[in-house]
Amino acid sequence: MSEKKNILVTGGAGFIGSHTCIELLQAGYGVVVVDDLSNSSEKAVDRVRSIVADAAKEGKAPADAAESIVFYKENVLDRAALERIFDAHDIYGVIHFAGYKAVGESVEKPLEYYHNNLVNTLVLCDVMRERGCKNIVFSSSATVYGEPDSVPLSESAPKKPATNPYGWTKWMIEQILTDLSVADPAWNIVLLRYFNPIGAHESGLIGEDPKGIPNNLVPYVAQVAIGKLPAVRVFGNDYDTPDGTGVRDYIHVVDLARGHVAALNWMADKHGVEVVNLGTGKGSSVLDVVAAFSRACGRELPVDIQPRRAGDVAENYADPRKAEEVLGWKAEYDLDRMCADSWRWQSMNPNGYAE
Ligand SMILES: NC(=O)c1ccc[n+]([C@@H]2O[C@H](COP(=O)([O-])OP(=O)(O)OC[C@H]3O[C@@H](n4cnc5c(N)ncnc54)[C@H](O)[C@@H]3O)[C@@H](O)[C@H]2O)c1
Ligand SMILES: O=c1ccn([C@@H]2O[C@H](COP(=O)(O)OP(=O)(O)O[C@H]3O[C@H](CO)[C@H](O)[C@H](O)[C@H]3O)[C@@H](O)[C@H]2O)c(=O)[nH]1
Repeated sequence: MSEKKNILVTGGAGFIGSHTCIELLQAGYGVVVVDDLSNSSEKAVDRVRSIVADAAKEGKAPADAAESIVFYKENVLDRAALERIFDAHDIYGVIHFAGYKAVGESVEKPLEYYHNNLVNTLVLCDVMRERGCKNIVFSSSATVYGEPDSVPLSESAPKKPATNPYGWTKWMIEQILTDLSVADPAWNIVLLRYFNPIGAHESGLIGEDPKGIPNNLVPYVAQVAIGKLPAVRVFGNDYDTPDGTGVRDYIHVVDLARGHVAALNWMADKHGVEVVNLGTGKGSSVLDVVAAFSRACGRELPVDIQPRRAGDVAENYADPRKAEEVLGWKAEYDLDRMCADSWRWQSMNPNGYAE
């Protein structure tokens, strides 16, 4: 893998990370995954290898793609481990997914969230600086926009105070990386603000594997569809939206993954810091999602209308034009395709990566 550009993917065994590894390998990058498996399984990396091996047989990936990914079970907080990895590989750039991501849990465990998400970013950037690697793509979130004054949300919309420690970590890391680029313009930084990633790889081999009862809508709906949960809890049907339920910009995880490849490609001849939304620009309600998933799994899924969930906004969707203008990237898949792929993953792996 020496002549390839190698990308260090922190959190590469996770939901978005594993899908991004596939797109990187198919695009001809070498991939070095660092993940402590605190919220994932090494099986995801094994399956990435087999997916790209199949893609290579079909001429859709370089012949050596499956051999171009290495995995380290390490914590990004462990500076010595990162240094060993930088010693072993010539790293062109980093995609930094590693972090804790559960909004509710972050309220219960603020110290753990601030420590893991902030300190791991500081350690990572310091090692990158030491080794002269100054290309980084960071997983931020539309959560930094808070309660929107208007939709669609463009990158120029103001950042609002976060409502939970998880959101603050995204807010603060964006600021830290922006400060870094001011101090040293040699850094190339893309802050990707994801809207709501769902779906799974079309092979059905990798997908989202939440521990316990899912917090997010689509994993919850998927477990209703597979019969593990009785009905979809709909958090509020009295919002000021077309059907009264919350509206979000759901984006296929494969589209999202391709956005990361586009961000890395951008770095080849540009410098500085860019903030870019990754969304489709289309809002869908909770009931739209339930209807699309019902079509995907072939039965009407029951719903249970409940009170609003604290902290939720009525409506949130992206203005995705900057991604197209700056990165040349645009989402392709619609909600039906997202739900069909989520359902394939869920039905082929009822217990996720567990046996
Ligand atoms: N999924 C979403 O809805 C969403 C939305 C916006 C932003 N994000 C961000 O995108 C990134 C990836 O999200 P995801 O949905 O794939 O989550 P995920 O939990 O599936 O992936 C994160 C991965 O990081 C690993 N990890 C955590 N802390 C680590 C550490 N200190 N060292 C090494 N590995 C560590 C976990 O084991 C996991 O595999 C996260 O930063 C998340 O906050 C996700
Ligand atoms: O069981 C559920 C779960 C969710 N919802 C509703 O479904 C919509 C989507 O909720 P999710 O929990 O799936 O996603 P959020 O939009 O709340 O949050 C996600 O997107 C945010 C950015 O907008 C942050 O990045 C956050 O980390 C990430 O989980 C909301 O209207 C919510 O009220 C339900 O009705 N029932």
